[in-house]
Amino acid sequence: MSRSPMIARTIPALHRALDGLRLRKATVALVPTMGALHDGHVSLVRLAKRRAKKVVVSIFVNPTQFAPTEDFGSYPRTWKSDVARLAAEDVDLIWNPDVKVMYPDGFATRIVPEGPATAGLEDRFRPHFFGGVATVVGKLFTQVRPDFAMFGEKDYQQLRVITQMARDLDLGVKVTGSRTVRERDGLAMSSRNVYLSPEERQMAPVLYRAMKESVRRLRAGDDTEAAIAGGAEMIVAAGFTLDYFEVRHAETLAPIGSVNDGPMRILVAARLGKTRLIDNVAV
Ligand SMILES: Nc1ncnc2c1ncn2[C@@H]1O[C@H](COP(=O)(O)OP(=O)(O)OP(=O)(O)O)[C@@H](O)[C@H]1O
Ligand SMILES: CC(C)(CO)[C@@H](O)C(=O)[O-]
Ligand code: BAL
Repeated sequence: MSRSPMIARTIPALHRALDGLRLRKATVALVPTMGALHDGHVSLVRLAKRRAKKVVVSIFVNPTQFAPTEDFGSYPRTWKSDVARLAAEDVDLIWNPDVKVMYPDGFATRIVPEGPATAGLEDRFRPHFFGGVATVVGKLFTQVRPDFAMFGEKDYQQLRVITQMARDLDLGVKVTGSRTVRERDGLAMSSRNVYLSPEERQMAPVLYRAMKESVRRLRAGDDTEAAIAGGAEMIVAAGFTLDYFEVRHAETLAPIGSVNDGPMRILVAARLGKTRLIDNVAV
């Protein structure tokens, strides 16, 4: 039987709730989210439940990772159904600070990730993004002090950047990636998919199809540049504006020329109307 999760909205309430959860040294897993929960988030919660005794989900739409021109104001907020989904999954605690709790007046610190994992890809189109993500995830880790934290491979570069940050700053948390959950037609689930019109929704799975086609050609021994250019062309031909379609080393995210140089990952970001979608696959 599921029961309602505890909900904390202030730091003292969070610490009181965590003290209760940690009785008898129970392990804790954190699933950071911005809410508008879908089956991708639920898969992270289920993984967290397998790894740790207690599961905390944070719901916080983080203003510092949005540029002023981006969708912070219109980002979907579905609090009631989020709580119902987390209750059905038997989550122990929801951490739901508001902006003033996370960034009190006078807040003046930023964690800025560097190195090859941050270079290019998302950083080229959203230069504010990883600083905002690292700052809030660093705070979430020190607020909750989890043993484990679960992140989706859908945001693959984010996963690499956070893994690096947790290691560099000795945050004592095991960062764990989880595979991308997709709709039946291959579209990666994302809270922003609700922005797509019915026509755009029909076109959106081309991102996945194009990456799979490039993977097929790379595996067949085609030239890397040609295989990647072929995938990119499919996306442009479908009417998207392409931000990037690139192959990188799957662990370091450094540029990589051939399947013989290490594990590869194809990563894509593209815009359709007012919606920006990202996705990636292993080669
Ligand atoms: N389809 C998915 N499969 C697995 N994990 C996912 C999926 N979509 C999101 N996640 C993960 O859920 C966590 C919270 O992500 P977030 O709340 O931003 O949702 P989102 O769907 O990625 O939203 P957005 O559309 O804003 O990118 C992140 O670790 C993210 O990678
Ligand atoms: C990790 C995260 C919760 C930080 O705000 C966000 O970037 C997300 O939902 O992927
Ligand atoms: N899912 C990553 C959060 C963002 O794009 O803002």
